[in-house]
Amino acid sequence: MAGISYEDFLDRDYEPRDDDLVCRFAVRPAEGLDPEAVAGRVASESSNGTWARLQVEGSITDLSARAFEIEDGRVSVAYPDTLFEHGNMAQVLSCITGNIMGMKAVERIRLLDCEWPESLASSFPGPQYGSAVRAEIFGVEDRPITASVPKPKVGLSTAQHAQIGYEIWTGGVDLLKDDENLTDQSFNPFEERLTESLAMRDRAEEETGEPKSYLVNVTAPGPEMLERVDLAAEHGCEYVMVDVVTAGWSSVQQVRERAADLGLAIHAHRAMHAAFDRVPEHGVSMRVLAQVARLVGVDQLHTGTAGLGKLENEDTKGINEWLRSDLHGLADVLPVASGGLHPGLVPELLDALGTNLAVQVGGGIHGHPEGSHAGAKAFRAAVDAAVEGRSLDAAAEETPELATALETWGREGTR
Ligand SMILES: O=C(COP(=O)(O)O)[C@H](O)[C@H](O)COP(=O)(O)O
Ligand SMILES: [Mg+2]
Repeated sequence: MAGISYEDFLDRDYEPRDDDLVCRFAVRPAEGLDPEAVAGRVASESSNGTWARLQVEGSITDLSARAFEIEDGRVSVAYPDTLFEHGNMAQVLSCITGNIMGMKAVERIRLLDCEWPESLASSFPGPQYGSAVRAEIFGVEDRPITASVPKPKVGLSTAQHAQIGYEIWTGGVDLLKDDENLTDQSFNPFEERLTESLAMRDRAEEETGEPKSYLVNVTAPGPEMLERVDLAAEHGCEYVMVDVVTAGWSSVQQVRERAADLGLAIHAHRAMHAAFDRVPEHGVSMRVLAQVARLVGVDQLHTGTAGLGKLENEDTKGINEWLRSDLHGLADVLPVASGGLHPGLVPELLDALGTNLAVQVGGGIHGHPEGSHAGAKAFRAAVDAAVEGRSLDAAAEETPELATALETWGREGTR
């Protein structure tokens, strides 16, 4: 029998192995506890320890995590590969973002960042297309793809929704997108919305000669969600949209598997992420959520507006750079800037985030005084001008709808 307690999870001299998952935490110990003791408890509870000293036959330390750097409220923990079930994101997160988030020994704890080893990362599929959706679906290389979500976000009838699609597509927008809380409600049922929107998409494609696409929100309990994915493919979608946080990562993994068979891209809306990442000292950073989303294989993901829009954002630029960085050969993810954007913000947005991006505008199109079609024209003119390095004022002279949008909202950020 050997005793094992949290001191056994602390090893300042430990050097992580190539296949360890290294997690960086910000930790504020509860009153009266010293940082070393708390670091050991974090490593213990998130791997194979508990509050009591365990009496175990033989050695179980092969599965133990080790806290190896403890400095200025930061703790680094290395997790051995054998702790994890490869390819099972729920299991991985139950370790590294599980009970430790609620331990009394910590007043606050936030998972800031992870370094994913090849062994674990390559047990996940990663994105099927990633930013290649721009070229593959829209034949676009040199500008952001553009999207719009009808507003009000729920309540429009199916016919109204499809009509708005027609107006924004013919106004120059690439993608019509469902909102996060529109799924299969009585006022706008899923299958009718799908068929009517796609009929309008075909019409808009014919009239404009440009590829257009529709992001239908398939979020639902598991089997129903897969049926909706199948329906989207049958009816000729290029994409599906999933509310990845509220649906849960195992569901996203199921969708990814099915989407691969059907050749569908996945658009990830992140509704509820702020419950984990908004309070800066606690929870799970958006950076880590973005890492998880990339591993399980979404192709595009909302990452914010670099602070220009209506919602709080954590380090949009840094997260977008991570989404494009090398990850053991997995494809990248196309970031989606969205939330309180309007045409006047587009140049600053693209300056901050570049053009390998999707830009989504809801209220900043549908709130245009002349309606959605005019709003879409204004938005597209702003994007084209910013990409070509022309001023919005010059573009507004050619596109009066843009002049009206600038008069309406100016160039100020929203809240
Ligand atoms: O409906 C919208 C934006 O609408 P609008 O363009 O009218 O503001 C999206 O749900 C938010 O972008 C989500 O936030 P985030 O993108 O930060 O996840
Ligand atoms: Mg929304």
